[in-house]
Order: sequence, then C-alpha cells, then structure tokens
Amino acid sequence: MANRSENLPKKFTDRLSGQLSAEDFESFKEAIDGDVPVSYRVNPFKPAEIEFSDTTPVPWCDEARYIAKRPSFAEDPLIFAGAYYVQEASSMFLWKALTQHAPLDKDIKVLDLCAAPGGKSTLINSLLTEKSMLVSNEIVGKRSLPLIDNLVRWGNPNTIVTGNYAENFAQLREYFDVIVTDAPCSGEGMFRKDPKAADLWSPSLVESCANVQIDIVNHIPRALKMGGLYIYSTCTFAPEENEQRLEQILDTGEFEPLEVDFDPAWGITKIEVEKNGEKATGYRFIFHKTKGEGLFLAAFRKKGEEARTQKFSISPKKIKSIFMVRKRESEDLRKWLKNGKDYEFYQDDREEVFAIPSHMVQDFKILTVSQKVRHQGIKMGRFNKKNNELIPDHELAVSNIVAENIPRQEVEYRDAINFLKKQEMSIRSIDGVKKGWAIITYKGLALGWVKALPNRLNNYYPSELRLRKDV
Ligand SMILES: C[S@@+](CC[C@H](N)C(=O)[O-])C[C@H]1O[C@@H](n2cnc3c(N)ncnc32)[C@H](O)[C@@H]1O
Repeated sequence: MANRSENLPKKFTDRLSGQLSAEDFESFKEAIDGDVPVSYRVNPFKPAEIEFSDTTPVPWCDEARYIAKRPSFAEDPLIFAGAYYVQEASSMFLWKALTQHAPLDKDIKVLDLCAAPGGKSTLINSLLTEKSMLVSNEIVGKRSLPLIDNLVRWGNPNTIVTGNYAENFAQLREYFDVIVTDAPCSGEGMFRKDPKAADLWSPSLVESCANVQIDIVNHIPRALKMGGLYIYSTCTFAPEENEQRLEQILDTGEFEPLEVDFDPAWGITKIEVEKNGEKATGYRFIFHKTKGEGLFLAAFRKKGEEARTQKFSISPKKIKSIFMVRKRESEDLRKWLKNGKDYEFYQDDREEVFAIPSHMVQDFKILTVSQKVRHQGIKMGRFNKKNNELIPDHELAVSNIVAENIPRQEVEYRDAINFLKKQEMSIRSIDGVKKGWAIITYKGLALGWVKALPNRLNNYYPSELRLRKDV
C-alpha cells in the first residue's frame, strides 16, 4: 500500500470531502493508496498474438483488457510494431460514447482537439471507416512528436496532425462531424497513477485550466456540423472544470445533451447539471468506484440540420500552390502501396513525400492553408525525381498500406530486440533478396526497414526511436 492519501494537497481534500459523502471520501482515500490498474487496447488493424497472462476485459471497450501485473512493455517488440496501446481504462469510455452516438458507419471527419500523446486519437482511429478522416491536434510542439509516433505505429493514412488553438478551428465553420475535446486540466484523476500530479496541483491551477477550457468551449463548437457530436472530457474532479463547463455548453442553447448507457456494475457516477431549464449528464470515474483512473466525460449533439453547402471559404489560389507529385512520378510511388491507385502524393520543401488517400486530398489542402499542419497521411520517404528512386521512410514500413509484395523477413525475439536497438542481428541476409529493401517482421508485424547488400544487412530503424532499455 502506498501512502498517497497522506500527501494530497489540503485544499484539494477540503473541496473533495464536500463533493463526496463522508463514507465515499474514506473509500476514495483508501483506493488512492491501492494498486494502479494496468490496461491496454489492441490495434484492430494489426492483429497479433499478444501474450500477457492473467487478463480480463475492460467492460466499456471491446478492444481492451486489464493485465493483473504490469509487464515491461519496453521489452515487447509488439508495442513498437503498434499491436496495442497502453492506456488507462477509464479514458476508453470514449469508445462507449462514440459507438453509441457517432455515425461510425459513415465516412466522417473527426477532430481530436487535445490529442497528445494519442490515447484517444488511436481509439477514435480504430473506429473510423477507411474513408473517414481524423484530425489530431496538439498545440504543444514537443508533445506532438509522441502523438505522431503513436499514430504512425497505428498505421493508418487517414490522419492529419495539426498544432492549433480552438479559435483557429472556429474559422472552419460546420466542418467536422465529431469533435472530441479532452481538455488540459488540473489532473486530479491522475493523483494515484502519477503522484507528481498532486505536487503540481493548486487552486490557481484549477482556475487557469478552467480558463483554457472556457476558451475551448467558446470557440470549438463553431467547427462542428449541425447535428454533429461533441464530447467534452477531463481527467479531474473539479466542478470548475467539469460541471461548470457543462453549464457553459448548455448556456449556448446550441446543444442537446446525450446520455451514454452503461452497466451500473461498472461503478460510474452520473453527475446531473441544470442550466436554463435544461439538464445534462456528466459521467465520473473515480478510483474507489470504477476500475481505472479519474475521468469526467459528457456528450452533446449540436442542434439543427446539417447544411448542404460548406460554410467556410478558402482561397482556391492558395490551395493550388500546394505541391502534389505529378502523375508519371506518382506511378512509381504507387508501386510501394497496397492499393496505390487510391493515393496522391504531397511533397514538402524537404523533398519528403507523403501518401494522402485520394478521398481526403481536398481536406488536406483546406487544412494546410487554414491550419498549422505538422504531419499528413503516411510519410513514404525521400524521393529523388531525377532517377525516380525512393528511400523509404520508417512510417511506410509500419503502415497498414505498404505493398504486400515487398520482401519481408520474420525474426525471433532476440533479433527483433537487436533490430530495435540498432545492434547486429544473427541473420545476415533476407531469403530470396540479394540486394534491396526488405521489412523485418516479428510475429508477422512490421518493425522497420533493412537494406540487403551482398554480404550484410543495413539497419534503417530510426535512431531517435531506438530501444534504449537494456533488454
Ligand atoms: C489531457 S491531455 C490529452 C490527452 C490525450 N487526449 C490522450 O488521450 O492521450 C490535454 C492536451 O491538451 C493540450 N493543450 C494545452 N493547452 C491547450 C489549448 N489551449 N488548446 C488545446 N489543447 C491544449 C496539452 O498539451 C495536452 O497534450
């Protein structure tokens, strides 16, 4: 038993003891000293034999399981291959809200406004049709790097990563079908998992987070289509960041509150909020009642009928200036892909080429001229136009769109680890390949590129992603 309950900020416990019954508050303190549940969610696009023992389902997400004892994830090549994402269970309640209220059978546009490190974005991406699009936004530059890494591992091309404030998206009026704002918050729900969160907490942190959330709620609904789904969540218990934000949403008069069904055995607390005669429900996950960390989530539908024409205008001249690779060169690039004809290629000013699904090229252009785009589609690699040669990027190897006829070499655990560490593997050649590119796989999933030379293999695993742990 840890003694986290003794190190909680007094102003926090004073407030929470008023929010909970005396009995609940005692149970909360006991639970915060208990074990932190461990859970993971599988990547439906990369089925693999995941071998954790003693697992049980997370009841509100079909793709997730708890593990009785935390394994060393860093020693598992499958996590590098994107077979699963380690995510605390409560956050996966988004799965329930989306499967109940989002039009997931349709091709839709989804914005995840506060996306890093990508837990909710990978969950959303798992649920979308191939022709849907996910815009994963993260304002903090440094935090967008792990977000991009996690989306790259997930492997789908239908994502665009941006770095904007809510007000920038407001100009894209009625553009998205679903908007998720997992707002930056005072993190009280993380006090058990990360005791440092309690050290950083103060009433002024709650106030400053609430101000950011007010701004988000003020601006972001403008980018949502009429009839679109809006999900607001935090990982805190503070009423200023939860109940008061639901009041703010109701106060706009633009939203109809939605209920999310759940089994009472899951221990979720319903929080009712009333404003202007309308009632909304928030769903609270709290340590002593639900198996997971703290979470608050609410769902709303934007009132009105979806407009037939788009409500924003972007200069066609600006859109034309985005450089797409010409037809003839595109043919060479398509050979690297499973359904090459379904892609167009964008080349940035560093000569790097990205595969963009044809169905979202127009959206990619709209976003490029209106937002700060940090990443798009799947990076194919560096393309030399003179000899039409591609030096393939790591992203392509681990993507779900790489061509099936590219040579692959399955390796055992030790070689997989050595490959990820950029150390010598026991294999020196690829079956049937004298010279050229091949993908190293582990349990059937791609880890990255090697280039076969007559007497050796060159390891192209990116140095910045290298496995540093002593395994
Ligand atoms: C709770 S975290 C998101 C966690 C993420 N949704 C996940 O499931 O992995 C909130 C994120 O919002 C970002 N953020 C901070 N200020 C913001 C702002 N003004 N607008 C939008 N996002 C902001 C933070 O950098 C942080 O990455």
